[in-house]
Amino acid sequence: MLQVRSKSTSPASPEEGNSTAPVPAIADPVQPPNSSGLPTVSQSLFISETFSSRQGEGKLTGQESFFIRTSGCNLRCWFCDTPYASWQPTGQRQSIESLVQDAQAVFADKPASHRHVVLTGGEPLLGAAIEPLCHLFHQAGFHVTLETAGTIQRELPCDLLSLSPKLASSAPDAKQHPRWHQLHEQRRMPLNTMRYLIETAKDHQLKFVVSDRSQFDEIQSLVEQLEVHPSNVFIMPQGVSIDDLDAALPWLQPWTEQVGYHYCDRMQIRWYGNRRGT
Ligand SMILES: C[S@@+](CC[C@H](N)C(=O)[O-])C[C@H]1O[C@@H](n2cnc3c(N)ncnc32)[C@H](O)[C@@H]1O
Ligand SMILES: Nc1nc2[nH]cc(C(=O)O)c2c(=O)[nH]1
Ligand code: SF4
Ligand SMILES: [Mg+2]
Repeated sequence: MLQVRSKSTSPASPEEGNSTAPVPAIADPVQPPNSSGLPTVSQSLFISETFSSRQGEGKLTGQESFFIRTSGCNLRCWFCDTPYASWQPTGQRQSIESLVQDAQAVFADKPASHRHVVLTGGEPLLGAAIEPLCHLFHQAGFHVTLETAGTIQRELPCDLLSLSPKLASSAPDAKQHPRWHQLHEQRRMPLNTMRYLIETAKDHQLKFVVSDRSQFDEIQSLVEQLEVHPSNVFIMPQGVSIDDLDAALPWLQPWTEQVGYHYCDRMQIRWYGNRRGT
């Protein structure tokens, strides 16, 4: 049986934090033997925030869910709406067991079919402990949605892979952030990793962040290369305010529907505004 360390405040590993290092599997420190004689393996993640909200994006829009936002990202999109989990990753380490307990407490008086958890970030696939966390949620009967840019291969049970591949124009400015510009380009599109994640998940959706018509061809080419059916493709306007969403609607929605994709209005912004913890 998996033995986990209780809540800890040790700092993030370099891979989860602000480092420019490549992204190897993260070695978890092994604790001294306990009374059973077996070593207790520490399984924790660097967590930015957890909160209850309604899913605002994609095919499960409206679904009451418990959100877990890991901190740290291997990309640095110029538009990232959660810089506190990417550009300046903040938070604390939390054991995977306590994360499951927190989610169970939220749904304590609800039927099993209501237990939805959304794992997001930052990049939730960065820390190795995401794998046992997904297994624990799976064993506890939760529906797991994984919000990811899809650049890191992991073995995990996932009910909905919500894959948001990062287009060429999402890289940070080359003059202001030369190192991150280069890393973003190197890391953003490992097609075989994305194919593997899609194949091993129960269900999937592609979510593209669009700020300009010039991205249309790139999106269609990617959908073909990943062999994803148009009904599983969601187009989101880049933006963090209702004004941004309203401005995109007239030019972006008609194209989306003409090519058979879904338009995704980022409902959490309309419901709650661009606020943390929503
Ligand atoms: C903050 S990301 C975290 C998960 C993962 N790193 C990713 O990018 O998919 C969560 C979702 O928000 C989207 N997103 C981030 N900033 C955005 C913005 N300014 N406008 C629209 N969508 C955005 C991402 O593309 C992704 O679908
Ligand atoms: N309500 C709500 N829905 C979401 N769907 C994906 C989110 C994310 O940040 O990954 C998100 C989020 O931050 N809030
Ligand atoms: S990949 Fe996701 S979390 Fe990372 S910078 Fe881009 S939008 Fe933000
Ligand atoms: Mg969000």
